[in-house]
Amino acid sequence: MAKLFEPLTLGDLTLSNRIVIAPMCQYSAEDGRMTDWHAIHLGNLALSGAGVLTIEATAVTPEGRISYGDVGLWDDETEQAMDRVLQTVRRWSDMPIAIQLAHAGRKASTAKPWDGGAQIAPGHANGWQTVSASDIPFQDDENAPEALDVAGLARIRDAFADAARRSARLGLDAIQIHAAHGYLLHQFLSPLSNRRTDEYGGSLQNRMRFPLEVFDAVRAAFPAEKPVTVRVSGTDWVEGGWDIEQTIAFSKALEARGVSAMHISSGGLHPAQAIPVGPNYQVPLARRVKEAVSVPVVAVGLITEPEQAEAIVATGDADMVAVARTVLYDPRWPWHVAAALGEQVKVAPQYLRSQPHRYKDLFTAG
Ligand SMILES: Cc1cc2nc3c(=O)[nH]c(=O)nc-3n(C[C@H](O)[C@H](O)[C@H](O)COP(=O)(O)O)c2cc1C
Repeated sequence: MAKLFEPLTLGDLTLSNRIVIAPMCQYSAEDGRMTDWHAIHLGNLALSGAGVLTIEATAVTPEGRISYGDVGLWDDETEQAMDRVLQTVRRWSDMPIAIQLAHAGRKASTAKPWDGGAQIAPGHANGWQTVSASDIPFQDDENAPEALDVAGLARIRDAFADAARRSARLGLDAIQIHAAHGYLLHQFLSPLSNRRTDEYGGSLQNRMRFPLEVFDAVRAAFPAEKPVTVRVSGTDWVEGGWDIEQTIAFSKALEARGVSAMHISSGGLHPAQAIPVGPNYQVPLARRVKEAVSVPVVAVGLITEPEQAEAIVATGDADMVAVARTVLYDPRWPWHVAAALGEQVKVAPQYLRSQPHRYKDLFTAG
């Protein structure tokens, strides 16, 4: 049996295979509320045969959105909008659904990517004042974020916990905390963006403090049997920045606090990053974390081929693989992987007749 298709259990959640659909912002919400686009998009991916589907970066406060089109989960309206989408998707698919809870910090208040993605300064339409660990902008010419004071930290920590409670009420199967890609929690972790002189800056211990507090708050607010995972950048790819050794220390601290799995991505914190992009470019980072912790580890980044995905889990580089562009381009990618590896995927009965003759036992009915 292919290792990729061995079930994996996290808390009370069992994934039927180790293919994870990574979170992907759609920039198609209205005032934080999911729209019909999300029902189409998530519904499509929920028919893919993957082990779990992760909802895009979901802001815990309005100013924590990357753009004004981001999904949020900060009040009853945003919760109800997500509930409507989830009801539609769940009526036709029982794929487990996780949510990524996020705050963009200094990388908030931008145009949508297809409108150029530039920062929108406060005072302009769809723009607002950003916040961060320190008052250092991402790009030199951008409006600087306000450094959060202790009351601001408490407000955001509580917002993460509140969103976790709403996620539980929505019946979501898992939470992933977004501490990667240069967003707020990563801004606390990296010495390039965190120049604080209080107990939240300076030493590694201090830089990890706020992200760990957020983890504890989310963990306490979400049912104990349901997984809470963390996505982290394994390195900034910048000299003097966050690196794999610090990532390992952070992963160990999270493991001691009960994290269910670590998801290892990279970059996003600094414009000077030099990323050696290519197949498996982040897999060695995942392997380093896997060697250091005993919780499951997810690898991600340009994983596009069935044998490549199988090799990552079979050789012990990681326990799961996550895909984003791969599955946007080919939403039946897990079917094709199963076919290539001689395995099976669960399929909606409406699609059973699509099975090609050469793959006699590809499908199990959903
Ligand atoms: C359209 C799009 C939206 C994304 N949105 C998010 C997001 O909301 N949260 C996140 O952590 N990563 C996000 N990412 C990054 C992906 O989750 C993934 O880590 C990255 O694309 C590398 O995997 P891939 O090579 O399979 O695309 C996004 C990527 C794409 C292409």
